[in-house]
Order: sequence, then structure tokens, then C-alpha cells
Amino acid sequence: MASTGVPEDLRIALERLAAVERLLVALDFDGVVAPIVERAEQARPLPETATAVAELAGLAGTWTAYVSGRSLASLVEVATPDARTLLIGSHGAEVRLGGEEHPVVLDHDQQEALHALHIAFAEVASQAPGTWVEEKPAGRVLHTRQADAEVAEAAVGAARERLASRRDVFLKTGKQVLEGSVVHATKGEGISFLRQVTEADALLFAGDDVTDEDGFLALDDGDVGIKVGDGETAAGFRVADPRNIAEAMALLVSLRAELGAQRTP
Ligand SMILES: O=P(O)(O)OC[C@H]1O[C@H](O[C@H]2O[C@H](CO)[C@@H](O)[C@H](O)[C@H]2O)[C@H](O)[C@@H](O)[C@@H]1O
Repeated sequence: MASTGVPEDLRIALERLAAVERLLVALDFDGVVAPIVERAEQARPLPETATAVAELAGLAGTWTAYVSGRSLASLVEVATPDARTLLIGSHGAEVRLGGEEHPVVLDHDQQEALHALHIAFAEVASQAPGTWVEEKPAGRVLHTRQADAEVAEAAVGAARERLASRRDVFLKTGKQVLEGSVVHATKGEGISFLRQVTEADALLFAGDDVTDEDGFLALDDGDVGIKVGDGETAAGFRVADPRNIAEAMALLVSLRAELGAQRTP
């Protein structure tokens, strides 16, 4: 089967993956399912990817998941996933399985740390035109995509400096964002959790950002990791942009549907 945007080595890996008994397909959201845009609330899935994910979720022995740095609420709003798609939010700190949400619960010290984080980011953003703060249950995100490069760099530096003495705020760098969280969680933990609950024989994970590297490091032999875009990666495969993920997902749907049809008596 020819598919122009799917490299040959990935196509072969997808053929192998399509044949496993229990398969988990886990996708990062921003930069993988949805192209990167100026404002977080404007991001939307590529329709072809959303369709392929829904089709995969309807196949026997197949689970789908979005594994995102977004809060669950924000992920649900922009991705509008159906109930079958498993959700990991806040880089692993929040979970939704079926209709059941497992929100993050903060103790008193974490609430105090979140307040300090909010003040630090909000004060920096108020002085740095083009930056803004996104709120999450266990963290805050300083967005700099719409700021001039020098303003963005200075804002991130100032925010880091203000939080340097806090051992209870964990900082992560993402695509033109600085994220702070009062809960230590990684996408690797999220992916290992999903592997456990689905009892998957193999899984696919695709990601584009530095924080997705924890996810790639949680993959085993027989799994497929796909890095979207440039940058160092532990993933075994690479594609250029989210449209290639749409193509890869469509290919996986047809391969798995075909094999499923052959298995059905
Ligand atoms: O793990 P992800 O699903 O990829 O989420 C990572 C962060 O994505 C969002 O920010 C990124 O996408 C925005 C919309 O395209 C873009 O404007 C921003 O510059 C990107 O960093 C989201 O807002 C964050 O909360 C997520 O952690």
C-alpha cells in the first residue's frame, strides 16, 4: 500500500504493529494531532486524524489515547474526544478512563506552591507584552509565542529566577512556553499506566515536544515511537508534521481493519 508521507521504515513497523492482539495508539495532542497555533484555545485536531482515531477506537483489541500536557478540561474542549479515547492530562497528573475522571488533588503545601507559581508567572506576564498565563489544576504555563524574541527570553529568565529557590515547583520547557507544576508527573508515567490498564501487547506513541521524550523512553521493544518535526529524540521513527501523522493513522486503520476482517470467522 503506498502512502506518500509515511516513510518506508515506519510503514513496515505499522504493518507489524497492526497484527498484535491488543494495541494501544497513544498520541500527544498539540503539534501531533493538532497543528501548533498562536493561542492554545484555538488548536483543533486535523479532521483526518480525528476520524482515524475514532475508527481505531472502534476496532477489536484496539485502544486509543491522547497523552497531553494540557489540563483534562482544556484537552476535552479542544480535542472533543469520544468516550472511548483514554485521556492523560497535565503531563500525567490527570487521567480520564471511559467516563471516569481521576482529577489531581493538591494538599495544603501544593496549593500554597501553586499560588506562589501563579503570582510569579502573572507578574512576569504583566510586564512582558505578548505573553500570557494558562491555568491548570496543578500548574501554570507562561506562553511566549506572541511576544518578540527578546521579550520572550527575558520573561522566561525572569520567571525562572523568581522560582529558583522553590523546590516544590517543577519547571519544564516546551514549545515557546515555560511550564510550572506543583505535582511531579511525566508522560512516561502516563504511558506506562495506560499500558497496564489496557494490557496492550504493543503500543504506538507519537510526540513533538521535549516533554514527549519521557514518553519515548517508556517504550519497549516492539513498540513504535514517532517524533514529529526536528530535534533530538529517543523515538525510533520521525515524520515532518501533523499531516504525516494523519496519513500514518489512516494507514494503521486500513492495515488493522484488514487483518481484523481476516481473523473474523
Ligand atoms: O502535550 P501536548 O498535548 O502537546 O501539550 C503541550 C502544551 O500544548 C499547548 O501549548 C502548545 O500549543 C499551543 C497551541 O498550538 C501553542 O500556542 C504553544 O506555543 C505550545 O507550547 C498548551 O497550551 C500547553 O498547556 C501544553 O502543555
